[in-house]
Amino acid sequence: MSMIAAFYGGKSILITGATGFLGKVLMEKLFRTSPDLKVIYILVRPKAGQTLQQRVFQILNSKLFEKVKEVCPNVHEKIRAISADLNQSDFAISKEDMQELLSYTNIIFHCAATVRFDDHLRHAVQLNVTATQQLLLMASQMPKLEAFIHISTAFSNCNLKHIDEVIYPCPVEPKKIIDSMEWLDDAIIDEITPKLIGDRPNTYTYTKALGEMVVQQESGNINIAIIRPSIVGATWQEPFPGWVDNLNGPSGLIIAAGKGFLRCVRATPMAVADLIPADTVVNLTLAVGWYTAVHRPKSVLIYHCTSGNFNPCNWGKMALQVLAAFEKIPFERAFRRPNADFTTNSITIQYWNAVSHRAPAIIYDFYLRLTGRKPRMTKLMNRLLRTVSMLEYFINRSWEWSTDNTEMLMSELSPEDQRVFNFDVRQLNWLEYIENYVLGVKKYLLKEDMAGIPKAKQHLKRLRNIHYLFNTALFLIAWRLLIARSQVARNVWFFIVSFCYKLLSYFRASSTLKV
Ligand SMILES: CCCCCCCCCCCCCCCCCCCCCCCC(=O)SCCNC(=O)CCNC(=O)[C@H](O)C(C)(C)COP(=O)(O)OP(=O)(O)OC[C@H]1O[C@@H](n2cnc3c(N)ncnc32)[C@H](O)[C@@H]1OP(=O)(O)O
Ligand SMILES: NC(=O)C1=CN([C@@H]2O[C@H](COP(=O)(O)OP(=O)(O)OC[C@H]3O[C@@H](n4cnc5c(N)ncnc54)[C@H](OP(=O)(O)O)[C@@H]3O)[C@@H](O)[C@H]2O)C=CC1
Repeated sequence: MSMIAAFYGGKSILITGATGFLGKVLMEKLFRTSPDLKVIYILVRPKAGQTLQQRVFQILNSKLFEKVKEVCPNVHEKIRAISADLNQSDFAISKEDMQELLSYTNIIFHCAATVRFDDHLRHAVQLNVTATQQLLLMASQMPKLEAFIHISTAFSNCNLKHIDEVIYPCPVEPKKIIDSMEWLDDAIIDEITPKLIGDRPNTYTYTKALGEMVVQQESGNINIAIIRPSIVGATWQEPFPGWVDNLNGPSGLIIAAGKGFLRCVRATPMAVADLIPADTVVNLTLAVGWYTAVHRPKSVLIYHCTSGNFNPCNWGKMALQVLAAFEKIPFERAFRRPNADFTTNSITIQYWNAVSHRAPAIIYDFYLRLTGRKPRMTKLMNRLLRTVSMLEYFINRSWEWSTDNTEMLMSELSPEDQRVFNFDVRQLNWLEYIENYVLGVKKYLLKEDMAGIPKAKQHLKRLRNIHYLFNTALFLIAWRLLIARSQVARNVWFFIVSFCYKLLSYFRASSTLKV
């Protein structure tokens, strides 16, 4: 019997960010392994014209929750969606709901965050820092609370090369930042943002670091732990391989590469691709929840959830594996054939961006205009290149994360818990994982049918032929122009033609002799 699964039985659990990528996988695992849990409270905001109930209904009816419905048929009765906006004071939770949360919550998993790299500092602070502070204040008023698990990121200290499982202070106190965001206007915030974030690449990593500081400062008597996952990717094993539902991290780039839009990036092939599957993060999170509540460590423990030091894979190798997967599982209606050139040279990347990205987009838009359609490819390409430029920081560097706490926890688990809540990425086979990832992107993000694979393969063959034809035509035109202008080129041309002619005559003569 799994001790961790038993621990969550009968518990009232509060999850923020339950509608997000990680939150959904967390909720799914909890229901599947501890169907006798009492209730999961989720803080949800109405969004995109959907009510709370519609959002919950959509989640429960997704493929991700198919297994849960078998083990826990009354799952819809065990989810209690609470209307909340983490940007508002008291999260805009009604008095009755707040009273219920304060009275019954046993465990909190705080996943909500803005993960946009370019978010305005005011908004990023509001969600990643102030909301964390408010949630801790709520937590301090919960008499039955046993553990508070905060999800941060392994990149909160990406300005360092070696990162220990400790909280590194930022120069300006989070409280001062929170206060200043209340009265500074947007223009001034824009001006001071680069100075505040310092050598971090974006507001996301900076505010996640501030969030950790707040957790440490406001922990009081609460049993708190922090999880720092690296780049969260599709699921590895559970509830099934390859599940993914948003474009963050590598998923968007896999689409862009598979559809042939993105063929070259500024990336360091030898840099470690620290991907971690979503189900691995969730398994560690649940194990940490159990450990923190049962063992009540004296200080806030931090757990790195990374793959680099257990089972490293670099970007170069990963790109090859992604390309190999595209051969087997091509995406439909690709714009060009998938390719992956990595370069670290600024001039080379500018050249490739012009030749491989912008020029085909302009040509395609020209074709759309000619056929009376609205051009769109250049705009799409510009947005894609902007997105890629935001991710470049992370594909050109390697980090070392120490994992003492994570390893300690692994050794504390019973063999059964190590199996049910497996977070040992040494067992991960990257080739298999990447293939399932690409399959998952095709099925769950692009919603493409597997029956269309032969047609997609044929389309790629056609693109290859067009590519050869285009290159040959381009070569002949260039050569014809050169011959017209240069005597040397003319001589080379006559030499090649007469050489070919002689070769042909030789073969013809030798075949006549044999007969
Ligand atoms: C040569 C080819 C190379 C490929 C070879 C094959 C693949 C090889 C393997 C994988 C390649 C390398 C992958 C590297 C990935 C590295 C990621 C590193 C991230 C680590 C960060 C730390 C982890 C965390 O803690 S946070 C979680 C991660 N957060 C994010 O990923 C958020 C990033 N996104 C943003 O911040 C925004 O989306 C932004 C700023 C990039 C763009 O914002 P914008 O306002 O312009 O609009 P959006 O509406 O958000 O999107 C615009 C447009 O882009 C599409 N899109 C969004 N995200 C991605 C993405 N990650 N990749 C590609 N495309 C993306 C989106 O759908 C929109 O498209 P439209 O068609 O215009 O609607
Ligand atoms: N994905 C990754 O690669 C990594 C993620 N992490 C961390 O993991 C956690 C989860 O990330 P992930 O699931 O990928 O992110 P998502 O963007 O998928 O999910 C974010 C969640 O936060 C919720 N949220 C955002 N703003 C508000 C608000 N104002 N009020 C209520 N809820 C809100 C979203 O709700 P809604 O659906 O309404 O938008 C959503 O449920 C984050 O803390 C992130 O920093 C760490 C490392 C890597």
